[in-house]
Amino acid sequence: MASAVKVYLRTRPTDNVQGSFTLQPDGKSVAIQVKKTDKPRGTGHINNTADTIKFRFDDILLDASQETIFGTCAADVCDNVLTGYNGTIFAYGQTGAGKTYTMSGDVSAAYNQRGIVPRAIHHLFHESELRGDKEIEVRVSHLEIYNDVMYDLLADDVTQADNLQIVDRIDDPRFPETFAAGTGARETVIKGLTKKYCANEAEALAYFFAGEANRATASHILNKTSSRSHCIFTVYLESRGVGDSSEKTTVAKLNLVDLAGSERVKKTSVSGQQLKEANFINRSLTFLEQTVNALARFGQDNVDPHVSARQSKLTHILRDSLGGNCRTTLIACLWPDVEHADETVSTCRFASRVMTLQTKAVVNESKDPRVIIRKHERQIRELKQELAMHDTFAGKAPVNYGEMGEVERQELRQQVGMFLDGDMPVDDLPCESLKQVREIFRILKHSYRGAKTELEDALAKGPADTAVAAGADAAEEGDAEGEVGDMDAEGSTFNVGVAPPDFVPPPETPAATAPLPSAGATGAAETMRVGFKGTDAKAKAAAYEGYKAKVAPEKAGELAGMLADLRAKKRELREAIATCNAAKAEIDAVAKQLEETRLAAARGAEEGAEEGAEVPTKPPPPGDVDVIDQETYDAMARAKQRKGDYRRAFEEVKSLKTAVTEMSDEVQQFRAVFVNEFQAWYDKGGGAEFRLEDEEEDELDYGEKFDHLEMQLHLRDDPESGAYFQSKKLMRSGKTRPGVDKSAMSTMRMRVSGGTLKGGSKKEWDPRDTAPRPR
Ligand SMILES: Nc1ncnc2c1ncn2[C@@H]1O[C@H](COP(=O)(O)OP(=O)(O)OP(=O)(O)O)[C@@H](O)[C@H]1O
Repeated sequence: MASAVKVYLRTRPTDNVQGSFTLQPDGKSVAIQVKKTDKPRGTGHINNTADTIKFRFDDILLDASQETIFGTCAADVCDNVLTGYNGTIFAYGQTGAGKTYTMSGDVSAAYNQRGIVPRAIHHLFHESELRGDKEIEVRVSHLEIYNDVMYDLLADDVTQADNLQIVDRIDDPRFPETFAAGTGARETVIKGLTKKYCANEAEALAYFFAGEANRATASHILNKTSSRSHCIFTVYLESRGVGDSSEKTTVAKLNLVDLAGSERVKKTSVSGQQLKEANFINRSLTFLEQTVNALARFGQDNVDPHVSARQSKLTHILRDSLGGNCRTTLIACLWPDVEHADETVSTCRFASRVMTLQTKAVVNESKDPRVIIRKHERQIRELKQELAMHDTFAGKAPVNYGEMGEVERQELRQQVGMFLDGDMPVDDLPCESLKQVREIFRILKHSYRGAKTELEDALAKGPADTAVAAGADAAEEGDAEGEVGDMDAEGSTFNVGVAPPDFVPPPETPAATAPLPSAGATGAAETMRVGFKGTDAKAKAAAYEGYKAKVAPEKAGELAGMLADLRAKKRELREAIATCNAAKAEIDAVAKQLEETRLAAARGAEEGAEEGAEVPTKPPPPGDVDVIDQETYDAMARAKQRKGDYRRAFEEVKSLKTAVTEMSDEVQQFRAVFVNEFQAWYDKGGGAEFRLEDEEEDELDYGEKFDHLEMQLHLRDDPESGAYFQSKKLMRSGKTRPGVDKSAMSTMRMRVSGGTLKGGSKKEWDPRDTAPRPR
């Protein structure tokens, strides 16, 4: 069904309105006073025409908050995207009018200053979580059009310019991600554009910020951080009903467009590279205006022979949003200063023309081999869940059939560490899945390798050196006991020792077979406890400790109590087994003694027969010995008593074994739930508040400390802000996924070395710098 493009007007705060801009009583119209000398050129008017121009829009938002803007202009579009309609929200207006503020917000200011993009990301994730009947996968892309050249802001090499291609297609099943298959609708896609999968809100935000940091900006008279490019951040949603067995999948995308601002170069006084950029910006906006005019005049099948949407990258890409399969909203940003009245009128003219456009949005459903593959991947996930459920119903402890998480690995390392230290019996090591057993072997293997290397080094040094080295280490650390390479009391064997404190088994790759470095040993349990590597691993380990201590201390205490009870029960079991075995050994000994007595008696009888007595054919059984001596009698009585002991001990062992199994299952289940809860909390941005308590505090740079404090404050004000700040932290930590690593960041910074980075570190634009932008 055809629907009109919605148009909203937003003004930025200004002191210098002086009656040049008046909101009309209906709240949706505005009157703009234009000084006769300020009339825009080319309008055909002369000085004696009316000097008040009126425009009407869907709504006019004067100095509105970011929240109001999102609620009025964007929330509906996002909801439509969730039901399968494509959506576009774009900001248009003169330079400095607040387009970037509207779309991205002020990332360096307070949380409530965030713009439409972060809010839309939150809305989409939050709503899809609430709509439990749908499974939704999210991908994002970030495109920049700079001087009419496209750049992929999420590519590994963002400076690469010629690898993107705009393709128009109709019902082509080779591109299922965003296409309304079978509807005959036309769609424009960008081949080669990176689309990143996002597991959660924080990842999507991090990709957005990563792209923003790469965007070209520069400083001029009207705006300190003026965008020099058009940017399109797109969120792709693929959803299907939970339990729906068909390959029918709904796909939709949300384009969030921040256009570069039109600028009168006389006002901005730019020169050199900036002047070139301004010319490109103005030209592309003129093409946009022409395309809008042509579409307004001729409808979707624009037949104007002089105007083609393909004449610029921007119009080509926005073609669907302006007259195709999309629900579109324009936010016209105004700077209603009397000084900018002519730009205000131009913007309003453009906006009212856009208001006449009609789009035809349809719900996009796709049936495609690639979707089927994704469906099978989902089925595998579901089967793993089924298996886990089956285990639960069968009374087995939950088993992780998927990839082992870092938290689980850490727990395992702790347990192996305790086992190596002799604090945990081998039976307590978990072995519910093959994955777990392999991981344990891997840990042991690398621990052994580390020890072996130490030993070889020590032997290579020779006995004297070894003794000296051991003595020096002992003096340094105050305790050389248990060190790798130490001789035991007899001097004939070596203590295996423990792995170095920073030991982490590397992944199972050929490189992983390299020996581990050595260091002073302090105990395997401790070694395993600190066995995380990488910034996030440390943060996660710290977060886990913090979570146990401060967020869920009761549950953590309960888990610790359950583990202590389990250990005590296992001790009881070991003692009962020992009692049982001792009784059995005694019974066996008595039986042996009786047998020997019987055989001796038989031998005596045989010798008597040789002297004339009757010879029995077989030796008599023990009970048939007519006369037994006192010693044999005592032994038989003891055996009888020990048999009773043995039976009782055996029963005790049986019932203790059952109790241990049950308790062990309970512990595993409790722990799995606990770790899952921690994971969910951590994914939502929890954990940052414990960052400073991490022993790696010294490694935090100033920015990270600032992030931490900022996070604490914002979490207090708004508990939903976790993902937003988590994503900023991801960006700052330079994690490769999502976003970019630190080395890539420096490439990006170099890339915009001629300007200022928005959202990143600033480098003032030097107007004398006329060198081409290093792409
Ligand atoms: N509604 C608003 N409330 C508060 N500050 C605003 C508002 N709109 C804009 N600003 C501020 O005005 C300045 C210019 O805004 P912004 O960079 O968003 O303009 P722009 O339209 O994107 O400009 P350009 O086209 O040059 O990139 C920024 O410092 C921004 O924070």
